[in-house]
Amino acid sequence: MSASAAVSSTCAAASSTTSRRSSSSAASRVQATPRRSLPSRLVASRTSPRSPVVPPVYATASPGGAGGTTAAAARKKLLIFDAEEYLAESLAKYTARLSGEAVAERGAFTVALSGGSLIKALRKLTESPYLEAVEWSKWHVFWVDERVVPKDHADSNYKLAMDGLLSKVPIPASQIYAINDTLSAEGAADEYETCLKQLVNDGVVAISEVTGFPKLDLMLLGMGPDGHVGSLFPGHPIVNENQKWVSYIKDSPKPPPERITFTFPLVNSSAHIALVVTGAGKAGAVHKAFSDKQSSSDLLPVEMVSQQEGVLTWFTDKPAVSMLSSI
Ligand SMILES: O=C1O[C@H](COP(=O)(O)O)[C@@H](O)[C@H](O)[C@H]1O
Repeated sequence: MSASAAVSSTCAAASSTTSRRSSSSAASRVQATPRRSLPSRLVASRTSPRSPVVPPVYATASPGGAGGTTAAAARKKLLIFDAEEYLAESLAKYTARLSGEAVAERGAFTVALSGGSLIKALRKLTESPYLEAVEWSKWHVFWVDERVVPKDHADSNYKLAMDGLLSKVPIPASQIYAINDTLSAEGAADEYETCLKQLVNDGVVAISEVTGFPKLDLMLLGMGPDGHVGSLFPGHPIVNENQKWVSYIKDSPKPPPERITFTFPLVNSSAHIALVVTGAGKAGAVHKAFSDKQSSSDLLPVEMVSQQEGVLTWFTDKPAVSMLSSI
């Protein structure tokens, strides 16, 4: 299946489809600081699922520093892999497991993709055994954020995902919800939120009883070197949006400037969030995310990823955690 062969829905098309069914890099703002010790409750290992020496890395972590002995902390995990290859294998297994659980429970799997390095990290899903075993026909795919450019533009997160993942797996095109690239940023964000509302009405997307926002089964996040997630950038007022499900910016510090993005209330209502962070360029932001907080006023966006229910799992490699000294 080629990318061009797959015709995906815009949000507008998604609404009619569901009716039918009726049934770089911004300059880092994180200063390089000396390696620091992790809180003692963080249990870490340096190995990988394929390590001949020791079992997989499973660390119980509390991003955000102090106060991590609560139930909330128990729902946050840090996985550290010796190599990105092992991370990719584990991420595929994790995603396939969550897909299977959601399909068994609700008959559908709702998943949101970010752009950037995440897509390459998902590559193992296009290979055996996942290619055959995953119930792709039950997937409903959204974008955490998207650049307001044509879908065939080099900056398009849709194009990135289509080329690297979606064109290689048999997800019905009508269940791939691209933004409407003919609209302004504001119009595209509004339409995407309308699309989500339609899918909530149709019973495809669940609603969190805790927050009242949509509860996707899996939110797949990357993180920029400046600690941004989706298109939620440090210091931008959009990080404080607490009403809208989907919003937009026209002044992104990382090009291209116009983007739409899920807001924090929506991100944080997900049943599962995977934060996929690799490379030494992210070490400063990871260091800050795992440091003790003096106040909540200077939080990086990545530090604002926090569910009231649900599980947050960090998938990292050794360079990304290289400033955490106790691992
Ligand atoms: O601009 C973006 O950047 C982030 C991070 O990208 P990465 O290549 O550093 O992993 C990405 O998660 C987001 O979706 C994208 O629009």
